[in-house]
Amino acid sequence: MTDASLVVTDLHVEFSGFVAVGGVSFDAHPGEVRFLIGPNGAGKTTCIDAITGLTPATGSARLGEKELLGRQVHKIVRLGIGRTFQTASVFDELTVLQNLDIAAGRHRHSSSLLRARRGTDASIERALEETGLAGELATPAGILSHGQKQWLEIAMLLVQNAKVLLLDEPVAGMSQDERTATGELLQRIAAKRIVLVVEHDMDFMRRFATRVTVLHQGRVLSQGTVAEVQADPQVQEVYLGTAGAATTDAMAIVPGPAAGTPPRKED
Ligand SMILES: Nc1ncnc2c1ncn2[C@@H]1O[C@H](COP(=O)(O)OP(=O)(O)OP(=O)(O)O)[C@@H](O)[C@H]1O
Repeated sequence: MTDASLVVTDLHVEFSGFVAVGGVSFDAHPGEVRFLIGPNGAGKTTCIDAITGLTPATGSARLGEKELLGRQVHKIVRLGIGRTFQTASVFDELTVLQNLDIAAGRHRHSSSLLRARRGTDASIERALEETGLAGELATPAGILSHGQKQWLEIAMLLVQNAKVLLLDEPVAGMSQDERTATGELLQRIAAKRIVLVVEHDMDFMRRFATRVTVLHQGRVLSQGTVAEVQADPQVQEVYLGTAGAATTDAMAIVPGPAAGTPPRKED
């Protein structure tokens, strides 16, 4: 739960002289589902890595009054910044409840699962309800569907009371129904938190984004509503390789690594 905004200003990341992120600025507010999109290698994940302290960066990334850059990873987590990775990082051999217990900093022996419901924290109850996993309490995470695993990761962030959820390709590999359920979940979560989604799935972006920032070669190419960025000739050029030939359906095509390269079809 937060009233504060995430404000990223002039973010800069270099790897041995290679500028992966070269002066990126954007903001994200509670109440919106914010998207960061762009071709492969555009710098999206690096931005999230910088905000979460995994990669050194210059510039500024503030949550409200608090500067995040320069802090250690665990201190950034403690300020309420949570993230997911492209591959779900849940404990497959543990149940949904045990995974959530770990997120909440508790240890529950498997024998106590019989009285699991009685011993469940209010925060875990809420996260289970919110993510639709309430019926899967005793299910080993390893046999959840791909979508359910992603929802479990999101539930773990909710249990930790994350104020900011940075989600790296949350719907990759999901069925259409799971994508829709995930989009609706993100809209619910975003009512009181900051949700920033890195995505390649343009259909998903179009359906659920409130505002979008398009990155290209480490810089902001365009920002605005879905309609605004889709109408931007620069975005069309990057996504199709030919400015002017694009239609508003241009972004149904997953971008290639650079303008001029053949577009890659959506998975
Ligand atoms: N640790 C690293 N060392 C060197 N170069 C890196 C490192 N991490 C990322 N890069 C480079 O920085 C650029 C941006 O990478 P990044 O992963 O942020 O892009 P992305 O937009 O998330 O791409 P994708 O959609 O393919 O995940 C790429 O050229 C990548 O090769």
